[in-house]
Amino acid sequence: MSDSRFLSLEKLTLSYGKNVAVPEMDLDIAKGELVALLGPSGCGKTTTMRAIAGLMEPASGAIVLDGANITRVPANKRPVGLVFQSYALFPHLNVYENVAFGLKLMGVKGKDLETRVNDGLKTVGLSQYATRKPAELSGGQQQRVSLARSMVMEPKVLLLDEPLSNLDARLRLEMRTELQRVQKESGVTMIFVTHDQVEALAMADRIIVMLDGHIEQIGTPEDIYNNPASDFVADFVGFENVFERVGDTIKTANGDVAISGDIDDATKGLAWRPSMVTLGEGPYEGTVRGTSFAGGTREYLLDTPLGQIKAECDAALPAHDFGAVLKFDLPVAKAAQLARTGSL
Ligand SMILES: Nc1ncnc2c1ncn2[C@@H]1O[C@H](COP(=O)(O)OP(=O)(O)OP(=O)(O)O)[C@@H](O)[C@H]1O
Repeated sequence: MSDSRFLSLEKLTLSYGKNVAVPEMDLDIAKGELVALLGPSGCGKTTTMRAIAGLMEPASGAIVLDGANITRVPANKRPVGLVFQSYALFPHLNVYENVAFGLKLMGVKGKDLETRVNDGLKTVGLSQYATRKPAELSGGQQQRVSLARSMVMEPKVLLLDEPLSNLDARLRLEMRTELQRVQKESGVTMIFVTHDQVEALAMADRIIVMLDGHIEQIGTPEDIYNNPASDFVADFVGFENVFERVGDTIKTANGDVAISGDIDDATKGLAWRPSMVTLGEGPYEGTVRGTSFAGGTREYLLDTPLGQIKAECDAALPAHDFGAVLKFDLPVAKAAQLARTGSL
């Protein structure tokens, strides 16, 4: 076992009866990584997490953790923690007792128990709330109790299923930073599930983008954001103008359109974020069919000979009216060059 293969899924196939949700997944996760499993509803994120936690028996393949094959090890014997989106705290127990619960079951008691629970509460910044009941805490605080409860068990891997989805927008931002801090300070390997690309990009060391039970792309947030491998990933991370490329043309809703520029032979698609579209000059024309103000920028939806194009410009510039005809360009030099298409 090397540190880069701390947790390995080897040809892991996960099925519900005859339906294969995840076919032959291969994945290596390094020790101490904070990894996001990102993808749309139904792509297999939760199924993968449940298999790692031992809540679901794989149809075939193996799960290896820290050198040990845990594929058939029951959930309660795995050194794997699980934090759910619903915090699943015991309402009648106070914060201290909730965090102590699992440790007590394991037979930890006395001074050792006290030290571990107090350390756990300190880690998540809740020492002063030890005697409160869950109902007397905010959602973010309850989530932190849930995190502490898992952390004190000293899991080798901690799995978090949509950990922030029950929190309001402000708390979600706060908990992002908090989770990152706890993870970096503790060094625990963590995998969290999210369908929110912004959350994955903001928090993770590495993102695993899933689609239909398979891995579309693995990379750092920068990789995924700047160099999406496929049309699906590009679309998912905000490239709103995505085209298949054939030779010197792109395929558009209204037929093939010639493009020129430095394009890799292997490139199967080209994609532009709205901010990459040149607005006000260029060889194409589009009619404004929608505008939306987004603080620093204004986005335009244009009806064009290439189909609908989304372009963005500085909101300080004079706004264009509905129906106005604007020149624009899709500069090839700015485009993301996609290695695969056909998944959209
Ligand atoms: N208990 C089940 N029985 C049968 N099929 C299931 C079951 N749970 C999930 N599936 C199917 O397995 C596939 C993967 O589901 P999964 O819940 O892992 O997706 P997900 O990415 O976690 O989605 P979400 O973001 O909506 O939670 C889906 O096609 C789903 O319909």
